[in-house]
Amino acid sequence: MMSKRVLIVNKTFPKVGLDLLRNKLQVTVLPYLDYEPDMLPEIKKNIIGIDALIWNTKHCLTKDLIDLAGPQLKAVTTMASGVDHIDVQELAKRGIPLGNTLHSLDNAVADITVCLLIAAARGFKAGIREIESGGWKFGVQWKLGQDIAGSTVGVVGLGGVGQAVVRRLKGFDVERFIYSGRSDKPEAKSLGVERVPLDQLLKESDFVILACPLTPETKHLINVETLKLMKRTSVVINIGRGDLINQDALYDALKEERIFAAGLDVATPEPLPHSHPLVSLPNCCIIPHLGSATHKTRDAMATTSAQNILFAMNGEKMVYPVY
Ligand SMILES: O=C(O)[C@H](O)CO
Repeated sequence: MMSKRVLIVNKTFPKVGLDLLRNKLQVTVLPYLDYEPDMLPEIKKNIIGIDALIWNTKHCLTKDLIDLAGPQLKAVTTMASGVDHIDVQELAKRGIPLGNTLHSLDNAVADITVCLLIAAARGFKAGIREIESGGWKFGVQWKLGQDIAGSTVGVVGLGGVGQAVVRRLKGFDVERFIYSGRSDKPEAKSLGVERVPLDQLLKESDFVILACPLTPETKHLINVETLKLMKRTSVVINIGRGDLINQDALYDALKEERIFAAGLDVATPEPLPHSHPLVSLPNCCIIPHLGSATHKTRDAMATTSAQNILFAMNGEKMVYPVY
């Protein structure tokens, strides 16, 4: 296998993953980051003739790039759970195994979800702004937020992250957990989560947590119409992908206080320009895609993606195959 070549698209790929790969494959690390203008031209130059790809970039792995790589391409993995930036059908059609790092990041992303939920529900952003502008007041009716105890929490997408969020929130005396998604989740019963249609979830939830993948079906799942179903007091949290939400519609709903608040770890585009209207809103708490950003989790993700490649190159099943 030592003659085979893997291309890692991202200069910050963790050492633990590199060490695993360097034992077995010739490794090229593209010395660029997504926002550097040379990234895409360098991908195009370096992808030619490659046997395996670690696609750790927001650029899309398109049919054209797969063609450019050539027919010897035998394995592709992301260092993420989302594969919305990959032409999955094209890889599947060609029988090229595709992997992701699915459950390596469940706990870290669930932690961030709970942080955002509390931050949005309790008005951290508005409060911090008041401190920074010298406007800190006090009064029994000042900056009142929403309680988690006694609430209904609706999770859209009860995968690994959604389940880890429910496990955490159980300690907060939530009254009822509901979820919606493509299929029944066997884990739901033991977690005490009831499956309901999306419309019902949006109507009944105090907290709506988006933890599903971005697909053509889930794009703009939160939009002008679905926002109308939500309670005035509800809080929406997005830890999936920015495009799960129509951001113009969200802006209007938050500005007009038709819902209480939003907590976003993801946005469209990323990085979100600081001049974006959502950034101006005191009830929209945005953090810069920190979900899986911990030392241990990023190392685990690098290990999983390296293993995905090594297993596939050996003709074995990837750790987390996408199909
Ligand atoms: O898709 C994922 O895994 C995350 O968004 C990466 O942080």
